[in-house]
Amino acid sequence: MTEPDPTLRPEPLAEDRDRALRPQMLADFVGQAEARANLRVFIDSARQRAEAMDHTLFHGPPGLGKTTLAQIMARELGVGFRMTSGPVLAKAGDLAAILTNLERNDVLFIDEIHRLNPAVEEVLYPAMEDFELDLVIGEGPAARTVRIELQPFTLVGATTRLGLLTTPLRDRFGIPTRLNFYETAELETIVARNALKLGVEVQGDGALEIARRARGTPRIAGRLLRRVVDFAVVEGGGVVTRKLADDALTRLGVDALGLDGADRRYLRLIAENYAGGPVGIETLSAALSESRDALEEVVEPFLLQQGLIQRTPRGRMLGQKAWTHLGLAVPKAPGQTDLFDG
Ligand SMILES: Nc1ncnc2c1ncn2[C@@H]1O[C@H](COP(=O)(O)OP(=O)(O)OP(=O)(O)O)[C@@H](O)[C@H]1O
Ligand SMILES: [Mg+2]
Repeated sequence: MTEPDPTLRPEPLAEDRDRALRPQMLADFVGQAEARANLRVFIDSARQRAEAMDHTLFHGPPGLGKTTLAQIMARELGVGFRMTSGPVLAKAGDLAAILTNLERNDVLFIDEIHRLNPAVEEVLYPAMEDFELDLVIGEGPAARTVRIELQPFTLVGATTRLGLLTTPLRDRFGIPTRLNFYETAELETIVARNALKLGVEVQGDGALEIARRARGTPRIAGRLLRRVVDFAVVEGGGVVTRKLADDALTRLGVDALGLDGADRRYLRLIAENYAGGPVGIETLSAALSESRDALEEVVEPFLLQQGLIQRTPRGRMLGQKAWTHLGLAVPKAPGQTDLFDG
């Protein structure tokens, strides 16, 4: 099986080319209207009271703007920004070192917060609640606990897997915020702005064509735009038109719904090998040689949102739209007979 083209996946790339396209202030951030309106109020209130903003949790599929919003919060609040991630914080002491170095009202961003080690998470509870740190000094009978006062700070957590967060941690976030897939019109605006930043000309419905095929995800919109620009430069006189975008995306294996080869393999497997399901996630993971996490975090959310698949207690099932999209006949429900069948 060939590896999926990383351009088409929503995970960040190692070299993080996303950075150049990141909106800097809340006013530049397109979409997520509800989250944006609420954040505006909470940020302004914290600023006016000169207090740390309440702890905020962003959750939702990859590439929708969690890291971007965390950075925007710090910038809008006019405070420092420290960034780390769940898997990086191996020991309680790692987190303690970061916490004791925070300045008043700083934003501490913990990415992949569902992957915190339990011992580290324990340290976080009193820190979040009372801005205090309980440190154990020494070992054995000589060990004692020292309480250290911390500066007030805002913890911003991000996760693609809300369900994996422990309840005590979840409960300590005053502002839980879900990010949703973007509307095509919002992505069109994002593509048009990114084209300006990249200094390329887009004509007619060029931006719309890219937006439509970006799986509701700004990160993918940014990647597709870069690839389309490559084709425009070499074959289109540097101008992105709808036709050029369509041709380029088709050549990249991105279909009319924005699905790539990996998505179509997933759907076709359920259709052809399991008669449309239900089929368990572990079975799919083994058959596709993709990790269960990757399927659940990256592949499935958009397919679910589009109604291409359904999650049932007995496993995944194809939605009607998927059969049509694959160009296959929708099978009859078991027991259902067609009166007009000979
Ligand atoms: N609302 C938006 N407007 C414009 N660009 C956006 C928006 N949201 C995200 N982007 C762009 O999409 C890319 C990915 O965003 P970001 O890194 O914030 O996603 P994420 O939710 O943190 O993803 P992950 O779960 O993989 O960490 C960035 O290049 C960012 O500039
Ligand atoms: Mg991120």
